[in-house]
Amino acid sequence: ALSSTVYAGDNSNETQAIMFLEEYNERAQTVYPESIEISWTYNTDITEANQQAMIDSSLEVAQFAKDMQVQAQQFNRTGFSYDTNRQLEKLLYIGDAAMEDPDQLEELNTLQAQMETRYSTGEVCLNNSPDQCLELEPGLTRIMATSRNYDELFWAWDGWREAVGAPAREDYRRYVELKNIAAQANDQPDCGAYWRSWYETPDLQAQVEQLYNQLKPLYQQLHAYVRRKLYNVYGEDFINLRGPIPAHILGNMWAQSWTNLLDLVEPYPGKPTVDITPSLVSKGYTPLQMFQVSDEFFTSLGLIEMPQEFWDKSMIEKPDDGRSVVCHASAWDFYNQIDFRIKQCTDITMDDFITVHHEMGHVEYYLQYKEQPVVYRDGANPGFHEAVGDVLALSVSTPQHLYAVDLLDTVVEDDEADINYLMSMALDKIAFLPFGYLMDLWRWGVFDGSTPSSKYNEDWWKLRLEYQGIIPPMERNEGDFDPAAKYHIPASVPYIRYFISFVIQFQFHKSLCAAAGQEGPLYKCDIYQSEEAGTLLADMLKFGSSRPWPEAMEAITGQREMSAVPLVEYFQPLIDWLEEQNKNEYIGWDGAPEWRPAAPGVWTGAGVATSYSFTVLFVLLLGSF
Ligand SMILES: CC(=O)N[C@@H](CC(=O)O)C(=O)NC[C@H](CC1(C(=O)N[C@@H](Cc2ccc(O)cc2)C(=O)O)CCCC1)C(=O)O
Ligand SMILES: [Zn+2]
Repeated sequence: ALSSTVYAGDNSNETQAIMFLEEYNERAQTVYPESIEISWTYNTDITEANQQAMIDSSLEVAQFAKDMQVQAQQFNRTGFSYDTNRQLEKLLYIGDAAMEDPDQLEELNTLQAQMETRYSTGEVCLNNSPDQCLELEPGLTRIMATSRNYDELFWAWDGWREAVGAPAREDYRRYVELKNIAAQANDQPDCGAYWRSWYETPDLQAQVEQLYNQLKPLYQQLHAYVRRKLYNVYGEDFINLRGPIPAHILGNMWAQSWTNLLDLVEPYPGKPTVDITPSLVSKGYTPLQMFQVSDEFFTSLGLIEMPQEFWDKSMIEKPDDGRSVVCHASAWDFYNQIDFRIKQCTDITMDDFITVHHEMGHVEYYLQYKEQPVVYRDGANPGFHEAVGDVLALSVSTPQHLYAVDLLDTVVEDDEADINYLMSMALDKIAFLPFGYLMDLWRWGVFDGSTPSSKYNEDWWKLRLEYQGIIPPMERNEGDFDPAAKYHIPASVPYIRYFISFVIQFQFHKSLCAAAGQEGPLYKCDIYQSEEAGTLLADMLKFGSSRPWPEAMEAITGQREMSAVPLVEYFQPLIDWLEEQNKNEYIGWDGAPEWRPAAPGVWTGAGVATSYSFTVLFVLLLGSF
């Protein structure tokens, strides 16, 4: 472990340091690919054996990282060049691998694998009949997206939390202890501090809080408008027009994206839809075609195409051979400059079409920085990695673009259609902001001890109320553990990167649109086929993590800070429209602090099952007279 001061050996010979770094770079490109392949096998075929193989392999990689850390520590870096210094520094801080006690590391890896397996194999069964069970994808996701039945939605929402939330509580408590031990071995006070250290930004928490406060008014306007529309559907027993919205009726298992409510909230109904799901289905799109259309957008900018190995080895559909897989989409860099893959249980929906671009954005970043030393094959900061695909998706999503690539049959360009489009984008991008912010607010509190395990669920719902203005449909308690119902908690994937991405992607979009010579309003910009935009983006992606992220930000936008201004500029027409629509609405959700939604009814399954049981009952009653 590192001593409390920055450990420095006495070898000031930079030539030796450079030779050591070159040796590391060679060996890492054998050690990591082998281990990642084993992790890929577990993710695409969840079995006890594959899970154990992954745990064993991560222990071997940890030993390699620790050996390299010891060698890096021998150097006195003070006189070295910026680059040698930065590369050595990347080898000193090695995450869980820094743990002193190998048994604790094995315990931690086992806990993380078990929590991920529980989540990925979780299912909810109807009337406890084992042949009527739904997994998260696609079954429960489709219900959350399409049902307008308050009780059915509660059945899915509560069932999922019962299946994968509460059971994870004890594992999670121990995981937190071990993650903090690992953080301390990296010279950090707790795991949240270690995760934040990746941004090399001392006031990161203050910066994200300031960004959130600048964007809160936009969210409150959207919240008030959507609440009114949901009131018209579910009525006063379940919606209070001055209070929070029940968490399970927003079209998404975590209320983090409200795009599936578009049919309920569309400002000007009757305009051609901007949702291409129907046309993807009617045109018989396959997952492969969705991936090919996305790849074509990237190459139209002059970016690097997906290599043959990508098409040969990716998993783009949920297997139908009975294998259990981790369906949560992901992109993979095998750190051998050859293998890059996506694993996605692709559904034929617009949501998944956008996700394809998101994942392919990760792979494009991998491809652009694959010539960098392994220690630099990372995003300028994690938020940059999350933003790449989403930036391109901002162009792809425009009705004009979707019409141009024959994914929309008709497009109408007038003010009302524009407001409809901005609403559909706001239901994704603005609705997400408080969730993207609170996920790690909760975790930072858990890691620094301000949220003890006795208050895990209480503090979670306090943040969900304060930032998202949502309330659980039924009273929750510490017998529940609702945070674990969201993938990134049991899978130990940090989340502030997404909040940051949702802000900076609009900064990038604005700069790429300018480079593409697009003049009109930001929300209409489509950088398709602009090599100028592609070059501006690619030149930044090539940096990897070789320079601090403000330099990468400057390379694209000409300035060094994160800023919410381009996001607000993009949505300005909708903000004006919402303020007009909401002029008699109560803005915010603190107007009825005692109010609670009425209890949901018991859901016994599809409509047929319900009427069937009533019919039987009715006949029996008749017979008894
Ligand atoms: C080996 C490995 O782990 N690789 C990393 C990539 C890397 O680090 O190199 C990786 O693939 N992570 C998976 C994760 C998947 C998704 C996700 O989890 N998204 C968030 C938030 C969000 C929501 C809407 C949106 O438009 C954008 C983001 C959520 O769904 O809550 C699921 C769908 C989209 C992205 C991802 O791609 O970020
Ligand atoms: Zn991502």
